[in-house]
Amino acid sequence: MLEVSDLVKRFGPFAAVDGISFRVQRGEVLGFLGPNGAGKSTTMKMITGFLGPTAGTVTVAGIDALADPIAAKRKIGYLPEGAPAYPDMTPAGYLSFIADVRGLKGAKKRERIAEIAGRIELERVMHQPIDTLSKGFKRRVGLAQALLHDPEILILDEPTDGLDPNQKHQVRDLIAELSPEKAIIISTHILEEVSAVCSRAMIIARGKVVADGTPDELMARSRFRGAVVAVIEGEGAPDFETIREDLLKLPGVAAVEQEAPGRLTALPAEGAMIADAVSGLIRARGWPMRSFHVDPGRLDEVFRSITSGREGPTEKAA
Ligand SMILES: Nc1ncnc2c1ncn2[C@@H]1O[C@H](COP(=O)(O)OP(=O)(O)OP(=O)(O)O)[C@@H](O)[C@H]1O
Repeated sequence: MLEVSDLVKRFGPFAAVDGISFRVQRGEVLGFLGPNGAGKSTTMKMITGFLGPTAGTVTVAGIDALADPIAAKRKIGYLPEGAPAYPDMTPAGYLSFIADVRGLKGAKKRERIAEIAGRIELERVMHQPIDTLSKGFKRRVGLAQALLHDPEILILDEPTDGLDPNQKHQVRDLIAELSPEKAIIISTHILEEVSAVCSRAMIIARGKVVADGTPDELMARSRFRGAVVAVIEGEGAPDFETIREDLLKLPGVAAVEQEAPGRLTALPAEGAMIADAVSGLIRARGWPMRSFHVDPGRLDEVFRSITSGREGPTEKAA
């Protein structure tokens, strides 16, 4: 549905996007993750034809977007960063203008605007100047214009930025609802959003793709994947050093860390399954255990280690 090949954008000598390639199929929701300034928005602007690339190609539903940008833009709905332009317009006027640009007319135009305004819950602000709307409503007006022509491809730059928790949830539900029929790219700084809505996540750093996989595949790169997190506290609880020494004797336990008083994390050596051995030891010793769970991996830690170049195998701690 969407293919990007060797995309490059230089601003003077600086490469903001430095050879990015990927494909997105119908039904996929691809999350762009990356630190500030990684090149996410610049990539989105090039895909949507708002910025010309220095090199590379963008193919949108079989159309070469650089050779035929107008045909490509018909296939795409784009929510840029920040607020919609035309602050003096009302959402009703703005959506009407966008509908005209998109070639929607008459009853079809009215129906489509009403449908989208209802779906995104814009009705009560339709006649208030955009400039006077809250950040969340401005964002929703932007989302409405991106969806108006029911595009096959959606490019949403931080779609939940500025929304309150209920609105964030609503937009995530909307993305999930739209996803079977569309190819969707969202950029986000909210890592839980990736697990909540993305079928695939790509981490971008310094203009390059540094990781690409399902959220679960990325979490599997975490040093906490398969770790046992247990809270041992109360009468009869030994001190951390005693627990640590005992747990380190178990086969497959690579390290034991204390995240908070009483809360310890036993990390597995690569590929080791340690949950049964750890729970067995805790029971055998009779230590008072308040909680116990196996960690699925932590996306925030993977993100930090990949983007700071500190990723490495779990080592046996001294
Ligand atoms: N028009 C421009 N002229 C010069 N440099 C630019 C221009 N636009 C973007 N940049 C630079 O390119 C880099 C990538 O910016 P971009 O906005 O794509 O990052 P981002 O990953 O979207 O960041 P954020 O998460 O903060 O939105 C940044 O260093 C930015 O300062």
